[in-house]
Amino acid sequence: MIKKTDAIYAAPLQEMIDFKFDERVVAVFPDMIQRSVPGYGMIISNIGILAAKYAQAGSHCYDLGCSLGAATLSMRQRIKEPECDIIAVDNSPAMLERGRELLARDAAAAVPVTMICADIQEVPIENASVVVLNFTLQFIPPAQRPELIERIYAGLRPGGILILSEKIAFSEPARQHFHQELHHDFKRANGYSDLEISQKRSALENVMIPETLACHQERLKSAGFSSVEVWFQCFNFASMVAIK
Ligand SMILES: Nc1ncnc2c1ncn2[C@@H]1O[C@H](C[S@+](CC[C@H]([NH3+])C(=O)[O-])CC(=O)[O-])[C@@H](O)[C@H]1O
Ligand SMILES: O=C(O)C(=O)Cc1ccccc1
Repeated sequence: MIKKTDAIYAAPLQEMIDFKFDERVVAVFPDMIQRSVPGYGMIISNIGILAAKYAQAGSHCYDLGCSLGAATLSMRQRIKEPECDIIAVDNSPAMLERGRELLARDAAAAVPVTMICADIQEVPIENASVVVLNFTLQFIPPAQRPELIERIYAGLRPGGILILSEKIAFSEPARQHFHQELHHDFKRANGYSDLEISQKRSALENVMIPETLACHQERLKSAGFSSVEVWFQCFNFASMVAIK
């Protein structure tokens, strides 16, 4: 398959429709996420490194909101513990269908993967050593986030980790402006026009709700996680590791 460039928001739109992970997004997703999220490739590689360190023998590793399975493939390549498997979940049928093709194409590894088309809020989390929420929590309505984080905590073994990557917000307007402008400069440098940037921003407004780092850290701590470490940040994108 030819690599398709994201031009979804390139032409002026008559009406703004909320952003959706449909066939059009799936077809350009690797290009879209790479050009939109600073450090995405580095985050994916390091999810494999973290999973290799924290995966426990005989446990499950979860990739919640797996999209095309980039984090799953990275973990599958690195995990060396015996009797581990990966459960990858996404509720977009189009994403999962393409994700399954990519998974089948990837060289077979010792770690089995099950891809499930389901809402991550309804999937049981049990006997887990590694749980990944790589830019997924931001799409869950804020009021429902504490329950999901608490369920993940309950399903983790002691010493297990949650890797949480998110677009973040800043409570001080000047800092919000600073990081948002730099993110837009990053997108412009990757070939997006001002129109594409602003149309996508409007489409995401009701769907993707970033919170501050402090808000994430407090929620993780109140769920019971013993430590929360920010291991990556570039502009308004960050990734944390929370250890049970
Ligand atoms: N309630 C839900 N249940 C299941 N899936 C959901 C839900 N809500 C959203 N999704 C799914 O979460 C994914 C978010 S993308 C993750 C990138 C990936 N992790 C990556 O490492 O490449 C992030 C982004 O595009 O900014 C989409 O595939 C949605 O269908
Ligand atoms: O594109 C953006 O502005 C983002 O904030 C990141 C993103 C990347 C891919 C899908 C949805 C949001």
